[in-house]
Amino acid sequence: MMNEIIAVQNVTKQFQQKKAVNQINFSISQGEIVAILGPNGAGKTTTLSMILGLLKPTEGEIKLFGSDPQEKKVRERIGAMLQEVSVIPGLKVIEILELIRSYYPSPLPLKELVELTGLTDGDLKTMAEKLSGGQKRRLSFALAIAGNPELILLDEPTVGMDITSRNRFWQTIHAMAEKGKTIIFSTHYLQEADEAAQRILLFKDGAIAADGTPSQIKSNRFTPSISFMVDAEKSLERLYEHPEIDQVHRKNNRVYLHSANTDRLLEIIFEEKLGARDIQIERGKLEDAFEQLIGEHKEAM
Ligand SMILES: Nc1ncnc2c1ncn2[C@@H]1O[C@H](COP(=O)(O)OP(=O)(O)OP(=O)(O)O)[C@@H](O)[C@H]1O
Repeated sequence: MMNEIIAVQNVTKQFQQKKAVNQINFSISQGEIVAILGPNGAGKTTTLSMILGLLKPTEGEIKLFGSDPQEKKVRERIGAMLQEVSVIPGLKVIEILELIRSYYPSPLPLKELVELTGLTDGDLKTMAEKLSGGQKRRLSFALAIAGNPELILLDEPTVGMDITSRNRFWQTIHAMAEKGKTIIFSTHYLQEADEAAQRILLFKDGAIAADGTPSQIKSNRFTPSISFMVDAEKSLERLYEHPEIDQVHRKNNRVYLHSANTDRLLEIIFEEKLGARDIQIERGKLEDAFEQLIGEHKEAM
């Protein structure tokens, strides 16, 4: 049995009228890299905040290392990078790093911290408030791992990073997972979840719509689709009258139809005289699975 790091049991978070998270359950083992993927408002940040002990579940229970997330001995074992990067004004980057390292019983050596995060000597001597957005993210990542945590939570970590920083970041994350660290991160980017995570928790309306490896999510949820180009002003109203079509969505000028019966889809496309061009039968892509599960992007796109 793998070592269980996070246990989330029947957790709900209610804000006034709004159920941000509704009866979620999952467990994460040591060394896993897990992506929390979902559209805006799906409950990703709320879930991460509850795992961190910053918010209390309205119902249900969360255990980290078998204990309450708010216990000091638990907090020393976790590191977090949140969306808002706030830095202590009036201090140089190196002073902030040393300060945060001093809070932990066995912090990472400064040299290692600098190497892992790509902070330069120049960055270290800079006043933190003068850093660029991307440099601030790097500092924020350095602060998250300063205490050499066993569990690392990252809320949309790569927003604002350039390609080089992003690649370095994921290399560091993978190296840490190989050393037995457990990583959980949220993202809107399907491709990032597919490439960086071994497991995806797909959130939709505060619930978990799918939980599996990227390839499981692709294969289990995929129903074949046909796509074609069509003039932007062409109405697709009539397609909704065909019960054989599970889903219709339009992205730029390309229309995607989903159905188990692609032969019938082809007949419908010609019967309806849509002026379809460049017809393609699509293979399973994470993006398709995601859109089907999330059930968005109908006509609106
Ligand atoms: N403090 C709060 N008070 C009231 N409603 C809240 C609060 N925090 C979050 N919500 C609501 O709960 C829902 C889930 O929000 P959450 O921030 O967890 O989503 P998210 O998946 O992280 O979205 P995003 O990708 O936009 O960051 C949203 O509808 C949001 O408006």
